[in-house]
Amino acid sequence: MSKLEVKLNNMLQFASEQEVMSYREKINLCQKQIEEKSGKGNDFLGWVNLPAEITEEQLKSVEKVAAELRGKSEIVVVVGIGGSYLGAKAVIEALGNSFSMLNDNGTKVLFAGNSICEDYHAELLKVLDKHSYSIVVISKSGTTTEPAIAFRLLKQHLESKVGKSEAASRIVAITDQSKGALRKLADTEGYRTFIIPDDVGGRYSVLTPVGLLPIAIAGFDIRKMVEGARKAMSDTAANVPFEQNPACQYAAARNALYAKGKKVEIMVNYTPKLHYVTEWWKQLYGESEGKENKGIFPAGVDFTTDLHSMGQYIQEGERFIFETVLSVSNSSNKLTIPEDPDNLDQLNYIAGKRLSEVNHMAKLGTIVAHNDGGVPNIQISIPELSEYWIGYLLYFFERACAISGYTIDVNPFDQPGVEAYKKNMFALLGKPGFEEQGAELRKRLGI
Ligand SMILES: O=P(O)(O)OC[C@H]1O[C@](O)(CO)[C@@H](O)[C@@H]1O
Repeated sequence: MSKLEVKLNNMLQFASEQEVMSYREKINLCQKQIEEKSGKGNDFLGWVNLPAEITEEQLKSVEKVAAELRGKSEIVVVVGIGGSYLGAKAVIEALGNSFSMLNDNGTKVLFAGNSICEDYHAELLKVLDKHSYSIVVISKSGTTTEPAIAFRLLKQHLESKVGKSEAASRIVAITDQSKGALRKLADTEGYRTFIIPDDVGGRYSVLTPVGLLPIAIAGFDIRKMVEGARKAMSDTAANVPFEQNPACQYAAARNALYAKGKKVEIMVNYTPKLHYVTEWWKQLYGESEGKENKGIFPAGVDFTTDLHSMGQYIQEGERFIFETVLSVSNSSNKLTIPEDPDNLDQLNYIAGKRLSEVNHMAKLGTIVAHNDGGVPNIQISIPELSEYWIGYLLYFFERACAISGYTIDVNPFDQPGVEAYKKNMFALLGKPGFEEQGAELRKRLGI
């Protein structure tokens, strides 16, 4: 069927249909708050109508810059962390060939500034010594330490390689319209810029240039992605009844399970291509809901790979988990299992079957096994891995996340808790103004 489906039949033995339905009134109210911009964090609802509001002019300018960078770069390094990284990474991994790194044609998109790992960045600079490259630096605040460090390294490397003026033409900054260190730097250096709207938070920004530019550079059709997101926008809008609204159904189901003590949601995929969609989803739901000592903990596994590592725990460990199985109905390629005359591996009983069929049976078998082990399963499926369906899926998750956050009465659009580690890191590194905290922390750490 050509639609995103949310199936609840393998969770209803843990939270009944009535229990899911009991969220209808509350969720309808949450939907109204999103639509009318009357709930908590209502100044961060720019993502809601974003798919419909993206203009032809905006798409064209993203495509133009993408084509230009592709034209002159073997590599484009995308610098960013969290919401300024994960959306693009998720889409590029989901849609790309698994072995594109070995393919000689086309510009490669590499990421930096999503860690402070010395080896990673040193190794990257060595690679960049040998290749032509450009940089897309993304930071909404413009002050995040990890991308700022990476960008300082890359800027110096590129300037010493091609000269300051050519470097400036190879650097694109995506940041706030007027505030922050990156905006100041971009204006001073004359970089081309794209704007992250004030009312769109990092984790909801994949359909702004934050996601669209790197995705276009990687060679994917951002128009189809936006088209998919537009359809998701109308399918999940407040005027679509609760029973037919996939975002409402998902939000209600996970909250019904949460109320039953299922405090950890494990996002399950059956293709490694979706690994980073899970990482993107983890940030979206973790930063949106995890506050005021509330919220489902979002975790992720890649099956069947992790059935051989995490499968034991999921089957028989503490019963505070539920799974959301995200699957893709149709593979893009066809591969059947060959017949073997010796049959020493005893696989001839599945000879002639497609790998996707075996994977599907692994999925169904696992759902039932985990149900028997006390783990509820929500199922979400999309027809195929394409720009359209990824755009649809990402918007669907955003909408369901906002609904879900409002359902537990938190502000799904802020992330005050992230500051705590940053302050301690600054204090330990001796940032001016943090001297007192630094001394206290060193005492607590015994250093
Ligand atoms: O785009 P920025 O401002 O660099 O922020 C990156 C990420 O850091 C956070 O602000 C958390 O520190 C995330 O919410 C955000 O996605």
